[in-house]
Amino acid sequence: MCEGPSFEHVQSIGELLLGKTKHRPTIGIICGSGLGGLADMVEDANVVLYSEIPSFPISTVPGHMGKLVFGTMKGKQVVLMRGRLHYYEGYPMWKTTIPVRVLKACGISTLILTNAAGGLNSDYSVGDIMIIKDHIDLPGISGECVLRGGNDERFGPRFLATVDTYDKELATLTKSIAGKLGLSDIMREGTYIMIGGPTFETVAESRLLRNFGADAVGMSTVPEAIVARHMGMKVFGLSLITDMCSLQYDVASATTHEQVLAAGRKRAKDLQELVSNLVQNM
Ligand SMILES: Nc1nc2ncn(CCNC(CO)CO)c2c(=O)[nH]1
Repeated sequence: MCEGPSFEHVQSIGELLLGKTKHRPTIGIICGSGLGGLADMVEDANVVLYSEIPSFPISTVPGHMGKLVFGTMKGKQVVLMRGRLHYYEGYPMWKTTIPVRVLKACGISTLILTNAAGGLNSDYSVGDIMIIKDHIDLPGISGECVLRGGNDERFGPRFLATVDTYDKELATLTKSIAGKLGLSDIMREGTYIMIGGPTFETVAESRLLRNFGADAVGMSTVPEAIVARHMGMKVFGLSLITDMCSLQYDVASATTHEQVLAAGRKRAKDLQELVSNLVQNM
């Protein structure tokens, strides 16, 4: 059998984690770069470090702590991932999504994905929040699909339909909540494209990605969304636009990770309000 996730191993990690907390989460939330403050909204928290979990990959990126936070958020049982795994860290694509499979084994049925992303759509501004309506899995369509390799039908089907990956009802609910929070002016809805990273895009690459129809670009999220759908979960995603990609040579500016984290800190409170109210109303 080709390398890939072991159903028995994932189930055993899930059982181990549930033995470390009294909580039984139904909603999982993955915190993007600099967006870990969401975990501060978890009440009655039980924290499990990735280093405490056998064979769990370790996040190596600044702004991505490696811990799971079980608890309640606005009365709902949740588990947050502070620190996601990225393909650019050198993990096989399937391994970057082991945490998603483990959260399913812990009982979640809905996965909320947050990320920091670069704006490709010139109507966007830094600080906007984009509801992910669809994605373009650039690594996936060029041969590095997260479901490549052996498939265990106990996880999900060999050939997955991804036409309906992102939940429309949660998108509608989020727009309504954003209106009540006075955030409508910064809300967008568009297509997220994943690049492998870790380099930020060239001008020519940004132009190519925009011409593909993408509104925002990042280096994560898509494999997690696919794996969550593979296991029959509901999926919803939000991108915080942390910088605008350079589409013209004369105004090109070099994006930095520090800039990404700083933009995350500036919008963190609004994103926390939005996500926690979404959880409350789900
Ligand atoms: N132009 C641009 N802006 C971005 N802001 C966040 N990301 C997602 C990648 N985040 C990395 C580096 O910050 C950390 O995972 C990107 C990106 O890929 N491109």
